[in-house]
Amino acid sequence: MTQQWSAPTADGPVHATVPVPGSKSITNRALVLAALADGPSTLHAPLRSRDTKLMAAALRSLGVGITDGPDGSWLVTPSPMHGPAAVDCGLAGTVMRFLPPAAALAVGEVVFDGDEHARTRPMGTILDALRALGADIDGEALPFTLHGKGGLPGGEVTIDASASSQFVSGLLLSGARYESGVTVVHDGKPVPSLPHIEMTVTMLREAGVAVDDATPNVWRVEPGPIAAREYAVEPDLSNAMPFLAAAAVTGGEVTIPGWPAATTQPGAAVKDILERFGCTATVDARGLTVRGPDRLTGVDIDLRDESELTPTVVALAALAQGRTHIRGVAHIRGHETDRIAALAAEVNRLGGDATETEDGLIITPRPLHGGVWQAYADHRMATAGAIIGLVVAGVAVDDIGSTTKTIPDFPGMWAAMLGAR
Ligand SMILES: O=C(O)C1=C[C@@H](OP(=O)(O)O)[C@@H](O)[C@H](O)C1
Ligand SMILES: C=C(OP(=O)(O)O)C(=O)O
Repeated sequence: MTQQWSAPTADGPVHATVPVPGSKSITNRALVLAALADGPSTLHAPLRSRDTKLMAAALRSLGVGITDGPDGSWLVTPSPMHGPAAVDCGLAGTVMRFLPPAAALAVGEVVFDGDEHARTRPMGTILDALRALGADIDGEALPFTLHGKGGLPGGEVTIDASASSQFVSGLLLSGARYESGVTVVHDGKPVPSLPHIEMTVTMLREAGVAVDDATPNVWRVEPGPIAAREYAVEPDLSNAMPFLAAAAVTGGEVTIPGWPAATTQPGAAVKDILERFGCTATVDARGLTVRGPDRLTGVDIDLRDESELTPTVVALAALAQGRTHIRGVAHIRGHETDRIAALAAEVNRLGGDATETEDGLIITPRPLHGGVWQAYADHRMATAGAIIGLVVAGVAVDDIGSTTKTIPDFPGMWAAMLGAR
């Protein structure tokens, strides 16, 4: 059941320090790599939210040992994977795209399904790729059934990854365990969210896997063991953005502690993006501190590389002075919902002026009024509504529970941030 939530308005500039939970993208990659590794691994400070708990549950159902360490860590003990198993992908792109390539190494039948919205997310590309690499799968989208044979020949496959970088990442993460490794060749419009593929490549190399990514749009993973490791999960920089946006839209100051000096997370771009909107941003020993200006200025911005930030950028744009043009994110129509359509509809519902383009949105600020902001079961739609609600009275978000996808307690964190003035 969905839970409507009255977004609190800020009674002045927001001043707070907000520790954010671990990265979804790093946690779910680490879980898969640890499950396929040559010994037990530990994930320190993993994200424990719906997406990562679903990944852990799915791996457990295939026979992998995942237990809680005393300090919130996860201890992962690999074991030969087997069915029968039923995997609930929820609405998690990382589960539905990263797990089938791993489950192809299992013996037995594995049935995959997910939320209603998940059944419409693009999956055909990765299922066809796995079939080309030797897997036996019935279906083109969720739900589908994989008949595991205990291994996969692997080899070279050409795919069109323009709908999601996760097709590439999924194949690379398990590819070292295929008999011939894997070579993924992309042929199509540009691959979105490329830094997320670089994150995959980096984490594979850190686990001792040989990866050649020297040629654009070609990735080669050599067959071989994946080393067991200690994983230190960084804070989720994309999930930091709504809290930093609270400083941006109220002229306040928010610090995110533990901001990594170097990272593969595309969310690192939030610093530059907020500066372009007119904020000042500093990284020092305290973390990343963002100070909001008197008035945000609209931006012309290509978000192809960090497309998951689009809903938050739209919330800022709706409250800025001057037009914002967001480009390069056509594929986010296949994210948790059609985000281009959803963002335009919700900004306009509150009296704003947002127009869909083929690959993004144009937002012309107008005074907004209260109303019920629909989240479409999408965590980042929900947090975008919360940002607007800070400065527009009477905004409610229809499904704040959707935020548990990647943040265990968003309403609690938001309240603590506002209480800290
Ligand atoms: O690999 C990952 O962890 C992700 C890749 C991106 O997906 P797309 O390439 O589908 O945008 C990103 O938007 C998503 O939130 C997480
Ligand atoms: C696109 C996103 O998620 P997913 O991993 O489900 O694709 C997101 O978190 O913005």
